[in-house]
Amino acid sequence: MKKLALLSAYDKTGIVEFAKKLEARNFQVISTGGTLKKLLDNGVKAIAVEDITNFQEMLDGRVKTLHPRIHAGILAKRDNPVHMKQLSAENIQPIDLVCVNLYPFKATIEKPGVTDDEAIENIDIGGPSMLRAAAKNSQDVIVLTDVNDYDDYIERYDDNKLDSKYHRHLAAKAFRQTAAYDALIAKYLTNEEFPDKLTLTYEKVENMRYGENSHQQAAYYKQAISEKYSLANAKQLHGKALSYNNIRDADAALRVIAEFPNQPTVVALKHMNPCGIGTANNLLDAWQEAFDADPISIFGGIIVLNREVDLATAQKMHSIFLEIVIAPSFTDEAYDVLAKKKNIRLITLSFGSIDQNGHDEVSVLGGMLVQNRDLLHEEPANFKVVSKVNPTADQLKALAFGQNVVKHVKSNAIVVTTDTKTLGVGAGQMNRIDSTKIAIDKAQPKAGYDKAILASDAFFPMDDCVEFAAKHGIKAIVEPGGSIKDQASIDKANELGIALVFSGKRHFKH
Ligand SMILES: NC(=O)c1ncn([C@@H]2O[C@H](COP(=O)(O)O)[C@@H](O)[C@H]2O)c1NC=O
Repeated sequence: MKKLALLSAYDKTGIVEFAKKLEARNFQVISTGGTLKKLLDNGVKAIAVEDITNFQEMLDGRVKTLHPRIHAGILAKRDNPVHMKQLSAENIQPIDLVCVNLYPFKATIEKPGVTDDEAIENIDIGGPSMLRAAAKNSQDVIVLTDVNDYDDYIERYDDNKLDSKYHRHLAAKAFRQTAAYDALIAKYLTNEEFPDKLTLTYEKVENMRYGENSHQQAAYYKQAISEKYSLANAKQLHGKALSYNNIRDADAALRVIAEFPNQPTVVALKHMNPCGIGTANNLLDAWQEAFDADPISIFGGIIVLNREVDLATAQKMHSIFLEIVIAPSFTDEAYDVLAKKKNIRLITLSFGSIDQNGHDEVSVLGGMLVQNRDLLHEEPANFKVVSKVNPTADQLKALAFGQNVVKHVKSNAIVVTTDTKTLGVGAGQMNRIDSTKIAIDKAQPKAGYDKAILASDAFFPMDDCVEFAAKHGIKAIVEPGGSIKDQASIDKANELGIALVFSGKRHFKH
């Protein structure tokens, strides 16, 4: 007797060829409405699901394969005599292969202007039920849900390589498929921020050569429905594939530059911290500022620019070694100059704002922390002057610039900036005074230090940072405030005659 294969495919790519190959291997194909029509039109001698169920498809296709004669055929354990006796008592034939791909729920909800009705109708019920049934009974049944697996199955069939490992692999793939499908539906229905069961859906972009270090394995995944402003939507024009560390750094740089959409801006970043940020009226000047901020650290850095890269800027960048350059576009001449280096990665990306509804996840041993993003953009209007000396208008602008930079620097974070560029970045020290010393030490020799301000991502636990900064020529400081020793810092600012401003908001980045 012929074996039964049930084919029910929304995406009908390759389905006719596959069905013909099954027929040639002594399968009788059973199929649902649209799939059946396609198969019959193309010469496959398929039979309708209704011929098995003796029950007409109903409710606009909501019920087609949801029938005991189908599910018993899939679920019966072939080595269980009771199951097999029950099947034959009902005259039900076992179904040995289930090939299903689902209604396009994701593509439907991504369509602009999609209605709720359309979305709901694109929730597949019968398909996942068959996939799950076949996957549960994978020791006896082959379950295929990916168009790309058809040929592999046929090859294995011919080579007699349909071992239990392969059956299990397909079963796991089917369960992952239905789990991911359901997760998207649940998110669509409520988009709860912190649901009791966190079911995130990510799709593999690629396996990576290695992870953070060469002895670590890694892969890159993107959100099933990825945020618009994201590296996942970037286009690589030149250079070898991004590494694990490249992706993290590039992502960090994209977050920084999103603070400065209104002016040509260049962010240079190394090891997750900005080493130079410049904003100016044109990209070339912005590049020069970012470069001058730290001409040593920028070597091998990640550069993000928020305007089209022109020839002059490209020539400057070309003169040093850079890992990655990301911009909205490159002029042809700029591209030609930069692409002379084989290894530099050139990437284009449409700039935009960071998704306000997005979340950041970080794994901990045995768990994960989820939070919404620190998208608080600092403005002078948020600040409260707590010293006797008032900051000048330029200093206020610089204090806001500094706060918007320091929030992207690893804590304890201190930056010294003007109102357009960073001069010194003190990142990731275990105490605040060390970060202060590093930032000032880097900034002091630079042009513009006479106008520099200092910004801190969190409050000063004592007055030592204010004292150190003031004694090294800093005239205005911004910090969130909130320490029980705030008054000591205020007194020190007053004693040394500088401006101290509280922003009221901490910007830790661990
Ligand atoms: N309702 C059912 O019993 C049912 N059985 C299979 N489907 C889906 O119907 C689609 C194929 O339909 P058609 O062959 O009519 O084009 C597949 O995506 C399959 O997953 C169903 N549709 C939705 O639930």
